[in-house]
This record gives sequence, structure tokens and C-alpha cells, in this order.
Amino acid sequence: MELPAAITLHRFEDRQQCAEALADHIAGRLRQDLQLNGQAGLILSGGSTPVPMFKALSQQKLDWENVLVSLADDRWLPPEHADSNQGKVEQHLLRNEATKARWIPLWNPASQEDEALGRCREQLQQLPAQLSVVVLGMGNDGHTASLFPCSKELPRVWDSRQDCEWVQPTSAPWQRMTLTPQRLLASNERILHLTGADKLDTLSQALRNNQREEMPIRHFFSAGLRIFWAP
Ligand SMILES: O=C(O)[C@H](O)[C@@H](O)[C@H](O)[C@H](O)COP(=O)(O)O
Repeated sequence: MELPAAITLHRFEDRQQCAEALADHIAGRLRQDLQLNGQAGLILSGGSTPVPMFKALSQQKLDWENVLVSLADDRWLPPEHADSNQGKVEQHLLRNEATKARWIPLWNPASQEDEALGRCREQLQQLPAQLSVVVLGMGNDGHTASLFPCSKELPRVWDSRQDCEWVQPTSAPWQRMTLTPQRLLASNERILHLTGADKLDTLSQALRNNQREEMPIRHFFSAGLRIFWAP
């Protein structure tokens, strides 16, 4: 696969090896910023791919009390719901060493968009202006976070100067809150964590496609992306 200079691809034999290597890499980046700035900001994605990495990262010894952790997006569901990304992070990352992390979930009990947005944006003010690491996933439609090509809100979200926006994809369930492209790009490093041949095919398609509206992950290529992939 031909990759632009701004994209680095790390291939692994298996998913557990990939998860552990990614956890090590993230921990190293967090330690750097903790040393430099006294704090670090980590953004994680939901879905199924990152769970083994969450478990490995939870074991990493670092000054978690000064690491602010949040999500690139979440489905608008209480954390006890099986589809909640918040629930996955609380179950698999915020344990062991990482119990002490400063957790900033996106979800709140507001059901109306304006109130939900207002409370989430207030929460996200706690994050450092420049994040340390953003970990993204990708769907086979080229979506990342909850930037879905099918969302009618996408044209507005591309240019939003806010930290988060409320979106309703048509090709995936649940109302969602997503961090905006500008918030995600205000980071020292963006990582894309992928598993399976299908995701690699989708990545190849996105590299050939030239419309970010059709494959939102493309928006993150030029600013630099480190990809961790296993079959
Ligand atoms: O809330 C979400 O759905 C995620 O943030 C989303 O962007 C996810 O990263 C991809 O859909 C990949 O999901 P899988 O890891 O389950 O394939």
C-alpha cells in the first residue's frame, strides 16, 4: 500500500500484540507530556477494536492522576448500556493503575440537544488545549469518531469551531455526541487503531478517494496519522 509521508503504518502478527504495542506507545507519549507539562490529554474511541488495548493500557505505570481522559465520540446512552463507549472505558481502562485517571465522559442525562451540548462542552473545557494523543477507529464506510458520511450534520460539523457536536447518523444506531475535527486535530499525535483485512481495504479506498465527505477519515491524513493494524 502506497502511503503519504504523513502516514506511518505499523503491522502486527496478531491483535493482542498490536494492542500491547499500542498501549506501550500511548503510555510513552503520556509520560512525555507529563514530564513536559505536568499533565496529558488522551482521547479514545469506542467500538470493539480498542478493548484489548484499554486492558493493556490500564496496567501502565504512570502519573495517571494528571492524565485527562475523554472520548472522541459516544452514543447518547447511559454508561450501563451495552453500546455505551463510556461503559467500555470504565469497564476496561479505568482499573488497575489507570483507576486514578481524570475521566471526562461525554454523556450526561440531558435528553434535549441544546442542554446535552451545553453540558458536554462545559465538561470538555477541562481538557488541555493541545491533546497528547487521539486514538481513532474507523468504520468500513470511512467514518471516524461519529463523523459519518451519511449524517446530514456533517457539512456543518466540518467547520465547527466548537469542541463537540450532536449528530444523528442514518447508517448507525443512536444519537451521538462527537468531538469536532478541529478539536481532534489539536493534538500532538493521532493514532488509527484497525484490525482485520476489511479495514485495511477500506483504508486503501480512503487513500485513493479524494472526497472527505465520502470517507471522513481522509480529513486526518494530511495532518499525520500513525496506524496500528493487525489481521
Ligand atoms: O462510537 C463509535 O462507533 C466509535 O467511536 C467509532 O468511530 C468506531 O471507532 C468505529 O465504528 C470502529 O468500531 P469497531 O472498533 O467496533 O469496528
